[in-house]
Amino acid sequence: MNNDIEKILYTQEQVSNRISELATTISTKYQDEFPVVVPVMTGAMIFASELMQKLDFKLNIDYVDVSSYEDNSQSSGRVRLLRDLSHDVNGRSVLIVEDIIDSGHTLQFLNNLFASRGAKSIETCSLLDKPARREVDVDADYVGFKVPNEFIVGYGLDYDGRYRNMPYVGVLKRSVYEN
Ligand SMILES: O=P(O)(O)OC[C@H]1O[C@H](OP(=O)(O)OP(=O)(O)O)[C@H](O)[C@@H]1O
Ligand SMILES: Nc1nc2[nH]cnc2c(=O)[nH]1
Repeated sequence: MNNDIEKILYTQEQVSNRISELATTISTKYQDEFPVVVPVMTGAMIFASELMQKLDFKLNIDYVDVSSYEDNSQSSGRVRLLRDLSHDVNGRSVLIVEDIIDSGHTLQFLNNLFASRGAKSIETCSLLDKPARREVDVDADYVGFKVPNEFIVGYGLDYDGRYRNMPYVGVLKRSVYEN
C-alpha cells in the first residue's frame, strides 16, 4: 500500500465486483434508449472505462471536462466547463458517469446544462457518494459505495494530480494535505 494512504476502503476486487453489479442494473434500464454516456474527466476516467465495457446496450461515448476545485481539497461551488460534449443531446438520454458526488455542485451544473439542451432523460452513475458534504439537493441514480467524510483517492480520484492510478479506493493521510 502507498505510504500516503491511511487505510484502504475498497480493494480492486471489491470495486470491480461492484462495477459489474452497477453495469447489470443499468443495462436492464437502458436496453432501448441508445444513450450518450458522459464520463466527467478526469476523475471518472478509470471507473468509466471499466463500467462502459460492462454495459450491454447500444450507446455513444462522449465526455466533458469540468473543474470546481480551486485549492485541491475544498469545493469552491463554482464549476467551469473546460471541455464540452461533441454530441447533441437534444432528445437523447444522457448517463453521466462520475467518480464522486461531494458538494453536488458539479452534478447540479451538468444536470442543468444537459436539461437546457433538451436531453430526454438525465441520470448519473457515481462510483462514490459522500452525502455528508452535500450543499445542493442532487443525488446519483446509481452509486457504487457511500464513503465517509474523509479525503478519498485512488481509482481515478486525485490529490494535486496524484494517486489517480492506485487500483483501490483509500483515505489520504491528513499529513499529506494539512500544514
Ligand atoms: O460534488 P462536487 O463537490 O462538485 O465534487 C465532485 C467533483 O469533484 C471532482 O472533480 P475535480 O473538479 O476535482 O476534477 P477532477 O475530476 O479532474 O479530479 C470529482 O471528480 C467530481 O467531478
Ligand atoms: N480526490 C478527491 N476528490 C474529491 N472531490 C470531491 N471529494 C473528493 C474526495 O474525497 N477526493
